[in-house]
Amino acid sequence: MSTSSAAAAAAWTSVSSVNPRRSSPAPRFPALPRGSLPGGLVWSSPSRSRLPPVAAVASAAAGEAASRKKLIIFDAEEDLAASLAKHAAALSAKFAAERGAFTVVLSGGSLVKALRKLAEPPYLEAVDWSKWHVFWVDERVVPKDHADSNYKLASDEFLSKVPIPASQVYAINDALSAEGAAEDYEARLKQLVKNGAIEMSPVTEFPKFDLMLLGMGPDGHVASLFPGHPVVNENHKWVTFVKDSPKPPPERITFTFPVINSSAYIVLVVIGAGKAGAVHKALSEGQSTSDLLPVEMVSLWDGELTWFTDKPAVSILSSI
Ligand SMILES: O=C(O)[C@H](O)[C@@H](O)[C@H](O)[C@H](O)COP(=O)(O)O
Repeated sequence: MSTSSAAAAAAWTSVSSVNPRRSSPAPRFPALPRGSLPGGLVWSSPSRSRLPPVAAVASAAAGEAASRKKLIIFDAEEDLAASLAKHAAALSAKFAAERGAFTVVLSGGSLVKALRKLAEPPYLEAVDWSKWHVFWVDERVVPKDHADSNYKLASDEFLSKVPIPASQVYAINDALSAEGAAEDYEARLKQLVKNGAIEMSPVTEFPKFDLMLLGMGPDGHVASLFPGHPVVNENHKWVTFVKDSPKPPPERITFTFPVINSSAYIVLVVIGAGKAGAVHKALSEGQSTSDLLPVEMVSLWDGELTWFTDKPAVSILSSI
């Protein structure tokens, strides 16, 4: 290790997993300098985290005063799923108490399986599921019972196991074209803003969802916002569509960045070595603003963004 990286490493406090079942050594990131993470992320101890059990935590105030970022690296997917359930349940209780509703936005992909512990004790009984309103940050334009449907995935893996009222699960209208489904979904969101189920951000004047659960593709896409696609720059619509997604199936609807970035809380679940390149780019300093990956455009105005990762996903960071 060079002198400068040794000095930088001293600024990072690695912490052991607080999961009593495990006694694995604390992860070490000896050459990950403090300044290499955007927003000056620094490691913090688990006692400062509201999200135990964790393997390691980094947190920081991001650019805007009220925006916060955290990076959590889990020893195992099992720990990640346990912490995700705890985090979602805590936010559910907070928002149910504060405003009598909890708006949760799902994506597709591996994230959905990571929600499984919410459908188990103690959360199954403890969570007030009647307050949940469930949306999709993106959906494939296929019938709801199609194998590619994000609704079907969430329904099979999670929603069918918890008592959320069916009227509060907002699937897309699968009888419409991609364009029609996006317009229809946006119109339904506007109605739900009017009746108070969804909040509006007073800062951005876009809807402010309580918790958005995102995945990231190996190319750095989030939702159905793919690198280089013009819809990443959409700044007027709430919901838009693509007909040429590089990840099949090609036709999708997706929330736009102004909506994503108005959220109160985002959890970005990024696991596996296949994501390491995009994680490295996203969490490295000195990015030009012209070639940002979509994941790098996730930047909350007034909220908390937490990366839930594992060691393979940060493997390039740890071997710099
Ligand atoms: O409908 C979709 O395709 C998803 O919403 C997409 O944005 C997904 O979240 C990422 O591709 C990550 O998926 P994995 O976690 O399965 O890699």
